[in-house]
Amino acid sequence: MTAIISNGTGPDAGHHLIGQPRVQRVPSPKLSLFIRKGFSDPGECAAIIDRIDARRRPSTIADSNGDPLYRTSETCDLDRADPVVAALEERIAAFLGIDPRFGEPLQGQRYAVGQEFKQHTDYFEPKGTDFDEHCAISGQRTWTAMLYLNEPEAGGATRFLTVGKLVQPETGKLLCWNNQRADGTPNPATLHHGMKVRAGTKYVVTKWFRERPWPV
Ligand SMILES: O=C(O)CCC(=O)C(=O)O
Ligand SMILES: [Fe+2]
Repeated sequence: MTAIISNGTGPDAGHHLIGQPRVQRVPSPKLSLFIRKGFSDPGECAAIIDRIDARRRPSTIADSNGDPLYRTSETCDLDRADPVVAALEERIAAFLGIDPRFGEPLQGQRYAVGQEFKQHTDYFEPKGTDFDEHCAISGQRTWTAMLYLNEPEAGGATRFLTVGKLVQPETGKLLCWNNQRADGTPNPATLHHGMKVRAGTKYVVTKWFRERPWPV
């Protein structure tokens, strides 16, 4: 199929992804959610984990609801000047058929035992107090790509509450979903929960795409 290089929105959203080998679509009329096992090999995952461990800081959230335990993980902004990071970013964008210019920098997350990211959506709440601050330049978030870098010994699944889908962490497994509906409005059915790690440590990277280019 021909490559559709765009910001990933509009009537063709997801078409490029569906044409890729080994992509599974989670059946739901409410949500465009895709899984690609083995997107990254264990060596690439381990190299990214090393970088997260070197530069992690407490995670933050937009539109805080006042719950200090809402997102208890640690975050790391990965450096695009690092060729390992740049290669992974480019491969994710190509896989989705989205021009890399629309991507936020790749972000790593690390969850120790008991840490989680409670149920939330990745788009910015249009009526939220932080909307303008986050969306003035690059617009709303469109697609999320999330890559599991390892398998914690217990817990740490990602649960999509509206469609009742539980995705288990697996080294190299990529999860992608469209945060928007076909008409461009945010899709509340993308509500998800990064569940508590019960044993071991969980590492993921997240790549968010925007409606307009991200400033470099
Ligand atoms: O760690 C997870 O399973 C989910 C992470 C997540 O939803 C996020 O970083 O926005
Ligand atoms: Fe999320």
